[in-house]
Amino acid sequence: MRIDVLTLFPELFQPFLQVGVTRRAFESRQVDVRLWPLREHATDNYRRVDDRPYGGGPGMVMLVEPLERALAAIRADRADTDAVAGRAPLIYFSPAGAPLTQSRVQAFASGPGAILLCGRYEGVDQRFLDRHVDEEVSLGDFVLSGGELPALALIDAATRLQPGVLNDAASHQQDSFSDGLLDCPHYSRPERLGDAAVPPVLLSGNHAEIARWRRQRQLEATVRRRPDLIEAARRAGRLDVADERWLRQIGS
Ligand SMILES: NC(=O)c1ccc(NC2CCCC2)nc1
Repeated sequence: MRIDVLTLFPELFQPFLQVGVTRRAFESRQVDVRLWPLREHATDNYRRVDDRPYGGGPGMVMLVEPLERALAAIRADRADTDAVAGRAPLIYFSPAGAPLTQSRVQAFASGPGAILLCGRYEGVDQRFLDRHVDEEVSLGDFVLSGGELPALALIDAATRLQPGVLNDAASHQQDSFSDGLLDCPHYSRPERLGDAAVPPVLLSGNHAEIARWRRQRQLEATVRRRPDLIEAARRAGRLDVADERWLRQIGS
């Protein structure tokens, strides 16, 4: 998949693309991330990308014209990819967006990619948003200085789901949210840490018992912290008979 990023701070992305399990996906261009520095599309002598808001008030607003020039360049560069895989949506990150969920990530990860618009200052001129943005996405109900962190989050979450990225395909199945439940606890050496011992079942080598124990811990954690996800998993048909029996036993 190809992801184009429109940003004032491309330098924020390189360090991220060079580390971790996702690095190989970026190096091999299995996930082809292309950075587009907005400043290069500001044509006036001052290379302006922002200006003061009409109506007054603090801060600056990102200007339509440099963004439109940059977007035209990206669309032209994507023409071949989009002809095959379909037109890439333009995604804008803001608190007003739809909360990002694993199911949205899964849909995105199986698609042609996208163009990600990273806002800065007070935001982007509404006329650009009205004309060009296909989807607004939010990481949560909080304010950030820019859309780069949400863009990085979406890139990471989608890249992990690409085939071959995680050496043990099952490991992302273990990720919380990939099966709609919160994650189970994890332990490693040492076996004893004062009075905090590793749950014996994990040392038993009995893989069926271990899988059951982990699933029960996932259900308990989800009932305790996010009971709304239990109902969603039930509706999605993700809870089996053993799950439902355990939920009854713990009184949920
Ligand atoms: N909760 C979020 O996903 C989010 C996204 C962008 C942002 N700030 C950006 C939006 C336009 C200028 C800075 N703050 C928060």
